[in-house]
Amino acid sequence: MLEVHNVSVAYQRHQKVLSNVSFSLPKGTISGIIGPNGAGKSTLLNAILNIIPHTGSATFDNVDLSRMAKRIAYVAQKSQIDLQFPITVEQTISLGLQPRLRLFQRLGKRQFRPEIEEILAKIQMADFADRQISQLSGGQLQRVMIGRCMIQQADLILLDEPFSGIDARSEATIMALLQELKQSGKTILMVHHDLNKVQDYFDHLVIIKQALVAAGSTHETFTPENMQQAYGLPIITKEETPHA
Ligand SMILES: Nc1ncnc2c1ncn2[C@@H]1O[C@H](COP(=O)(O)OP(=O)(O)OP(=O)(O)O)[C@@H](O)[C@H]1O
Repeated sequence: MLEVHNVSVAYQRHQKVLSNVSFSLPKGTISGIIGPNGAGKSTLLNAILNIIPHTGSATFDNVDLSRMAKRIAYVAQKSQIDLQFPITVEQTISLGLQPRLRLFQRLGKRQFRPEIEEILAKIQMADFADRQISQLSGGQLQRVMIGRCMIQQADLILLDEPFSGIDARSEATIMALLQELKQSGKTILMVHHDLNKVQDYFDHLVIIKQALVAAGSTHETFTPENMQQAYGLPIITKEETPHA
């Protein structure tokens, strides 16, 4: 279980952008963090990852996340990825091997060749192995980032808006890859924007607006009341949509 306890963040003193957020998510699920622009979704992910100053803590199976970095994979927002850095698709995927290698063990490429090829095929990038990541479409880049998570064999995978700026077909391909990771027991948590897909994609939701609005199963939390509280708009959920 992923447990987040009382996480608060203030980028400037006395100005909390996130207040006392606590929730827990079961293992082997796909969960979404949703909330309006500026609600603190990316901030929450970054606090869980321990990459920004915060108070509170996060544990996975009762182990503090700061003590299990090798078992966590993170896919940043596209805008945070340095696309000018000269690195190929295959080299990017190989980066995911680093946490699996023992200290001082050289990255024995040949040893991992079959695994890398299997992942390249799975993410439909076998023909692009030598291409620079700066020359990929948004959807291809996200598939490569998920390939890196796959080879890392991380137990917890955190993604910040993986579908931003990509088309519906690429989104479906990526979602299928994430579903496959879930089937193999991985726990996935992502920041997500598109409310239309929430009920299709997520087992659980964390709804935030500077503080927690609700957390729990999508069925229980994706309610008009919670959406009204978070977004200030009456959002109609699928169950309410009148049938033609
Ligand atoms: N590095 C930073 N320094 C100061 N303030 C920041 C910083 N990063 C984010 N903020 C502020 O914190 C608040 C939450 O930002 P955050 O990016 O976490 O929201 P979000 O829910 O992910 O938004 P969006 O949906 O627009 O991506 C915003 O008011 C933002 O301006």
